[in-house]
Amino acid sequence: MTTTDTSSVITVSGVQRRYGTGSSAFTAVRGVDLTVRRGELFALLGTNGAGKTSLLEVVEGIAPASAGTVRVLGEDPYRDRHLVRPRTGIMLQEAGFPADLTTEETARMWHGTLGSPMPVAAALDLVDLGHRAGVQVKSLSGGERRRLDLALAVMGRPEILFLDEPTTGLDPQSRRAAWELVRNLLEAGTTVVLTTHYLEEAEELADRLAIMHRGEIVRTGTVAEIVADEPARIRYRTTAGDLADPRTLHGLPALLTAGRSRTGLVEIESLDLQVTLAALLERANTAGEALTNLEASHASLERAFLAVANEGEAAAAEALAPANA
Ligand SMILES: Nc1ncnc2c1ncn2[C@@H]1O[C@H](COP(=O)(O)OP(=O)(O)OP(=O)(O)O)[C@@H](O)[C@H]1O
Repeated sequence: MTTTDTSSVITVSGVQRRYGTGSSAFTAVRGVDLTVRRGELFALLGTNGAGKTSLLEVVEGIAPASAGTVRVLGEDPYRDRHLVRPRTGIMLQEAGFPADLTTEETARMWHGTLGSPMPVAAALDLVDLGHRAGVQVKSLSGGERRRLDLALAVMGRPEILFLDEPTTGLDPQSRRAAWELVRNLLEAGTTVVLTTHYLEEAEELADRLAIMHRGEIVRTGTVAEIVADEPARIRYRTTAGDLADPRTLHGLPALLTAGRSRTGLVEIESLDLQVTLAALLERANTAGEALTNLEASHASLERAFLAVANEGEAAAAEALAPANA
């Protein structure tokens, strides 16, 4: 072990990943720093093409970094793959099993490559595939194949488990069963690194997370920390009176923005939901105005995520503006 911080099992510093060379070169990961602590679930979120898989492959030791350093359990996961790989479990987006083998044969073949694996039947039972043991992999449904991937990733009792979009294609019940399995692994001390497009999944499971956009990490922290930077929202309709006109709302305390859609839905962004909502309701009561379809919500991870994507679009539009002018 070369690491001095025993609570960190993964450290990533200044990592870049470039594809191609010369004029066709493309930098998919642009100087990422992150730390994953022992026993936590760290989720990596991001827009399509943000660079999550490109970064994860470097951390998993499947590909070298073009620049920067990665340490997993104190070792370089690419150069010292033989040391790191037996201590990790990896569930890729595409596993690529031999299609003619049965579920059990596939699991047995994988079992033979591992140091101290759990029994094959136990691994298949963990993902509720015991009853599909004799079925050829090519006959499994997409969701069943994902579950087989998961069984193989956990079979070696890894210290660190990498899950790249593990629940894509799973029905809601299987997704919840996969979450339960992940929670049990966390309780047993496993560290988990997860990429997902399901924000609910990250909200359910993640101790900390990072949001990537165009090769960079643009937000990082707990769900509460990331969401704290986003405003709360109040929406309502009203037929008459000054509360239908956003210009009259600007005196409300902690108000950030107010607007009205074409269909008459008034939307307010607030820095303090309780304070703004109390003042709004007081004004409505005093004026005898009814607010219908009233909705008030704190910021969600989804809104923080969309804000990241929108910031990216705004920056891209700005970059294009002089050329279009
Ligand atoms: N082998 C490759 N050669 C060239 N470009 C690549 C290669 N693999 C990925 N890319 C590009 O790198 C960028 C990041 O891709 P990556 O698959 O890491 O993103 P992602 O965040 O995992 O995306 P998604 O959420 O859509 O799975 C994309 O623009 C992609 O087109």
